[in-house]
Amino acid sequence: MANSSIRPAASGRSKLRKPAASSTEEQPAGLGVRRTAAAILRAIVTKGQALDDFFAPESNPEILAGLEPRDKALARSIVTVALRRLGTIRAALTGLLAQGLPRQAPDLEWILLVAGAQILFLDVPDHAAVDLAVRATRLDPKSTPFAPLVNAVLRNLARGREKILAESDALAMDTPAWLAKRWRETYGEELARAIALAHREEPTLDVTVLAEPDLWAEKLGARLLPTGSLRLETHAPIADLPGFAEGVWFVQDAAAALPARLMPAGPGLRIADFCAAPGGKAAQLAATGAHVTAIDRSATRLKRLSANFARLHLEAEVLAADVLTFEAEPFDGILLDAPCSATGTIRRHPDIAWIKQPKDILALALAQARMLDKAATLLKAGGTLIYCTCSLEPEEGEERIEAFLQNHPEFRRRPISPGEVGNLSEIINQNGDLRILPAHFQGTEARFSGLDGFFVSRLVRCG
Ligand SMILES: C[S@@+](CC[C@H](N)C(=O)[O-])C[C@H]1O[C@@H](n2cnc3c(N)ncnc32)[C@H](O)[C@@H]1O
Repeated sequence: MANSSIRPAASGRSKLRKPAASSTEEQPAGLGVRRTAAAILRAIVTKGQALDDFFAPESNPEILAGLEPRDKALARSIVTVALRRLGTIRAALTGLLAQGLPRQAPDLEWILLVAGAQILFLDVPDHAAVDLAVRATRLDPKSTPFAPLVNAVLRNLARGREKILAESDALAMDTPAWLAKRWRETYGEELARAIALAHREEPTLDVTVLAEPDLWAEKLGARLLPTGSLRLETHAPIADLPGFAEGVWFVQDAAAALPARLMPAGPGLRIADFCAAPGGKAAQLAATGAHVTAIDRSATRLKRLSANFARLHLEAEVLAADVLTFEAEPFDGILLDAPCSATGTIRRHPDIAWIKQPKDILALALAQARMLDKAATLLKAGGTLIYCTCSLEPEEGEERIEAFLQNHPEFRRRPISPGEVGNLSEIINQNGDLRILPAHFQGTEARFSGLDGFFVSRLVRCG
């Protein structure tokens, strides 16, 4: 395939419209959703648009307008699995396209990838996936002449399925080369492979309950994890689950729930959450009875925080501000969940692998360093600073804290002990920081295993 043309660009967001229906041909059931999936996949991979722009509960993109919830869910499944296994599908198609992709038909690649995702990874009959791809090809004037080619290639893909799956390599094929190289260098071959394998699994739903986790584990049919989060497997809409409307729990990966638990917080203490929206960690802090100041520079994301707090019956002082220029009386504790490359969340957001670029990491690391320096000025003596990022990259984790401690002799690390994190000693590094990898917390069932990747360090201001 013409791989070189498929690079994410940092361009602005274009409004994606619904693919036009043909005036001469009635669209059969399922064709519209495949064409929509192809357009979304293309926008993510070539324009760097986020999966959440299309499928987050609060998103309402024009391209999905009018689709039944069932079709939206199918579009999401197709796009998600296509992103998760992009390299495998591309390699298989490349092997079947003797002449490569016809350059004069740029939409063809996305039609083929969408069909390939269904044939190789989804429970869609092969004949339906092939037929709908051929019809989608005929609806695009530039692709029309290639309808017989699409038919032949996809039939061969279905025939070769077992061999393709057996030869698929998560690290070499389904991970962008620059990330695979980084993870090999940072974690070694074995762990890098385990991380890439973990990215293949659709993660379960993790929730944080504000009280009575045992009771709610039973009510939700969930597992109570050693770290205190609940893990459940469900495809039901979140808002329909018991306890959601009452504000008993909120969605939060089990790893993301750890940083706030490491903060000494409670009534009478003033805690700032420096990058607070949409508010998961701030909610945990507020639930301790501490006075929480939730700061974020995104007013839109803060609206989600306020809505979450209202549902959870929690209170916080909410401020739309840039933390780099924010001033206040020193706090007893600051939690800095800094903006980062989010490479630790690829299990939940497989688009991240394809839309982030190496240069993003350097820029983010600089911003993180500035935010850490600012936090140092707003903490009382004896106060605690929790720094975390959902990144697997040492520049955004270990290296930031090493540099910070060198520049700030008034700070010392307060190492995290296994007992504070459900005795998961595998997630604590030799310095007493958390280095959580998606391959950690493996159980006997892959679908109930894994955590989002996080780095967490706990520092105390001594003077
Ligand atoms: C990783 S998210 C925070 C997630 C949040 N802590 C939670 O648990 O729900 C990072 C946040 O940092 C915010 N942010 C980025 N730069 C900022 C700045 N200079 N000042 C304040 N907020 C900032 C972003 O708007 C984003 O909401």
